[in-house]
Amino acid sequence: MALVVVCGQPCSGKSTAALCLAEALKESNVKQAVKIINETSFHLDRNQSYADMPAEKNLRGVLRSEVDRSVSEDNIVIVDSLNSIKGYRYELWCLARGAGIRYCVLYCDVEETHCRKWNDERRENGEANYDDKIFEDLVRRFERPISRNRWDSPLFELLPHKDGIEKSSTVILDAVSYLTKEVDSKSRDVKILQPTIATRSTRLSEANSLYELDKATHEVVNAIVEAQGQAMGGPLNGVPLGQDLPTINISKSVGLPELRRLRRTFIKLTGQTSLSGPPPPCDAASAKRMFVDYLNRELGTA
Ligand SMILES: Nc1ncnc2c1ncn2[C@@H]1O[C@H](COP(=O)(O)OP(=O)(O)OP(=O)(O)O)[C@@H](O)[C@H]1O
Repeated sequence: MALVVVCGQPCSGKSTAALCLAEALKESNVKQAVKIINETSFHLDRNQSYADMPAEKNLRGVLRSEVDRSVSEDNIVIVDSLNSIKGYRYELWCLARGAGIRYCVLYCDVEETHCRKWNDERRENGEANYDDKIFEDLVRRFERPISRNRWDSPLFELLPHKDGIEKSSTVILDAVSYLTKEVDSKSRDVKILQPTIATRSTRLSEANSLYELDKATHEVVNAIVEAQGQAMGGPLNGVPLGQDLPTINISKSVGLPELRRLRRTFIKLTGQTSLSGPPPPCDAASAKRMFVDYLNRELGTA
């Protein structure tokens, strides 16, 4: 019925906010079950989960799979994690769209100095905290949500340092209202991410879009294979794909089977609504841009 992505800097009050929202939803007598998905659901230690890129990617993959399994008409899923990378939030948005449910982002907007202080206090209180090096790295790489992005919208912003986190706060109550409101097709104030299948022409454009996606991702894979051949197995730094497109940055040599697997996953994530919903707005350039961002994230150093 809904997917809520909680995001924010490390130690910014995300879990507290997720719990507050869950409680407020239950108190609103929502019919659906509320489920929180986070690292602790999988008994994952935060320092191990963010120790290096492979561990972090693994964590994101575990959480994404659990979201994929959990989203349905019958529940409200809250993903309580850093969710700090915009491309990853886009992937979660795609899962919500694939399931045909509503979606929103709950952002804990806290200055990093306060997060650092709260993290230090955890240590002083003998609680598990982020190691300093990991904390600073996560702070540096945080990509703040922007409400004009589809995958960051609607955006509910909490200011935990200024206002605290209360289940009766306006922001939490606004989120509850958005998540539980009956859909009014006229006012369109609640967005359900799956319009009905309408016309033949829509289906035709879906097919075109899938074709573009397939072709564009294929071209990117070919460009990587060619560049890797020239780099003799070394890392790829700044391989250009064309004007206004991001460059390819891959830290190690990757075989064709792995590239094909990533391509399939990407197409599934972006194109999975093709049979039941609208196509992603994919011209060739945006398909390439999204795929390169995805690959740089999965295979790169950043
Ligand atoms: N408004 C606040 N004022 C003071 N301390 C706070 C506030 N909100 C949260 N904290 C403290 O910050 C710490 C982190 O809270 P919480 O676990 O909710 O954050 P988090 O963002 O989920 O952390 P993590 O990144 O580890 O998942 C807790 O120790 C809590 O006491």
